[in-house]
Amino acid sequence: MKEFLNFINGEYVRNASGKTFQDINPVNGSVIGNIYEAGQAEVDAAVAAARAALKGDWGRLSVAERCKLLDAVAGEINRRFDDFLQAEIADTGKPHHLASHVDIPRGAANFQIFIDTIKSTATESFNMRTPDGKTALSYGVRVPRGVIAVVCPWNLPLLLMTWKVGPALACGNTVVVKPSEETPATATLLGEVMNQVGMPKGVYNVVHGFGPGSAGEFLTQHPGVNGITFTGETRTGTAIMKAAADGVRPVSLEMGGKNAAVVFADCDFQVTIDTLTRSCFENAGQVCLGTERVYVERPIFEKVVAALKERAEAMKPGLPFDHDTKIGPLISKKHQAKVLGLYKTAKDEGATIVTGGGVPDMPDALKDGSWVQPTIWTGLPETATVVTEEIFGPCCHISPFDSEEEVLGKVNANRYGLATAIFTQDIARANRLAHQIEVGLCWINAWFLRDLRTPFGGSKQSGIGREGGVHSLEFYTELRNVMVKF
Ligand SMILES: NC(=O)c1ccc[n+]([C@@H]2O[C@H](COP(=O)([O-])OP(=O)(O)OC[C@H]3O[C@@H](n4cnc5c(N)ncnc54)[C@H](O)[C@@H]3O)[C@@H](O)[C@H]2O)c1
Ligand SMILES: N/C(=C\C=C\C=O)C(=O)O
Repeated sequence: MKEFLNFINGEYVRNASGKTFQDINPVNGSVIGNIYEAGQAEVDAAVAAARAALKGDWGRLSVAERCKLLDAVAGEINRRFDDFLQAEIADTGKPHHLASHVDIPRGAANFQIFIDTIKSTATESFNMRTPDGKTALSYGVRVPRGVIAVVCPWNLPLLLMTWKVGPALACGNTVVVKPSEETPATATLLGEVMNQVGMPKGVYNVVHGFGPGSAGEFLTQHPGVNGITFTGETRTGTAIMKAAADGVRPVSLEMGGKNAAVVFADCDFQVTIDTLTRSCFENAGQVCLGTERVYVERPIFEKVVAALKERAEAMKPGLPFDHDTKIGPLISKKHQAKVLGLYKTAKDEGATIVTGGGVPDMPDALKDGSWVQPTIWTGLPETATVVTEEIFGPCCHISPFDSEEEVLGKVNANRYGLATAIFTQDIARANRLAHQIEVGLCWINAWFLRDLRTPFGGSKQSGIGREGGVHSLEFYTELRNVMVKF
């Protein structure tokens, strides 16, 4: 039976309490291994190790020396690509094609982009004449924020953890990572990489556990933490923001979404259907940027519904390494129950079920997995539960619209503001809409196409802050102003 230990000060440690919890394979409900839950003592030790590293060898490295180590981390992730692939797929059940083309390659890329960024980002300086006729030169200095708590979700475990650890370390901070309780494997494995490349002890630490009354809460409430970067549900982000208030620690929050797609009659139909199939069903709908509301200009409404129905019904569920598997399970029985509950709510609220709405018929060996059918609804009002609340499953509601004003009002009438995808060949109209839609990210004729230099983050209840390229420096460094008179 596998064991997932905490990683503190360069060593794998269990815990003082002996408490463990199970890591479950969502494909068939089997037990992968036991995870050692970090208590207050382990979290204290991890924060202390991170603090000591800041004041030790790591804190004395130049930017170039730091980047050389981080480049070695990226290289070692790529060298151990299959180990990370196996670990991620065991924890999540996601199809091999997805993990090998999205999750794991971003593990290395998320270090590379911030090596490039930190090496090439200047700070400003100003020159002024002083009242007594002398000169004063002011210049900015970026210094590390300190010990950063990194609290991660389960949907893209390595990608989303390194999206935070990469810039944090590139900027000279140290980190204590709290992976999701559902997906401990890749964050734990990264500890081996850190030791392999000679990363100073205490720079990278991992504590396992849950939220309230467990490692997540102990970490975000810890007075030795200088900043908290969180990715997860909005209600969790709210709790973390309250915890951060004590000690006035800054937060970077990447949270929930109820993302819309807007499809105009003049769109490239094939591109639109190909892209919507990904945005609605990829990763079994467990992508924060995923589409759960599709608005279609009336002339092609029926055509889009029929085409997406066909695609949904062609998404074959199965084992991650089976070549013809197109969709995996949800992350857990708990999440499966939540999504199936919302499937039932949609039905109770009068939805037309175009396809899905339940559990697929799986072979006996997979019956204990957390499977749900890709599902499409029509016919619900904008006030319906599945049209307003995040589901985080492979499902969407499709409805027609007749004007730009109408669809803009519907898209913006949601408490979330993360991402939108617009499909039209009228690029002027697309840009006009993109400037009015209250989200952090808007794709035109594309989805989840990422340039890591660009600002990433949510508006309204989808997040606080922007990360990516130079934007990450705003959170992971403090900008100090120095003025010298001469
Ligand atoms: N905006 C984005 O970039 C983005 C990316 C991925 C996922 N998400 C969102 O994440 C959610 C799914 O992920 P999830 O179910 O893991 O989210 P979650 O909020 O349940 O958990 C996220 C992490 O927070 C920890 N946590 C929970 N309560 C805590 C507390 N009180 N204090 C400290 N830590 C706590 C959990 O243990 C986990 O590690 C969805 O809402 C999705 O939209 C957003
Ligand atoms: N943060 C990113 C993706 C988030 C996906 C949400 O599930 C990224 O691509 O950097």
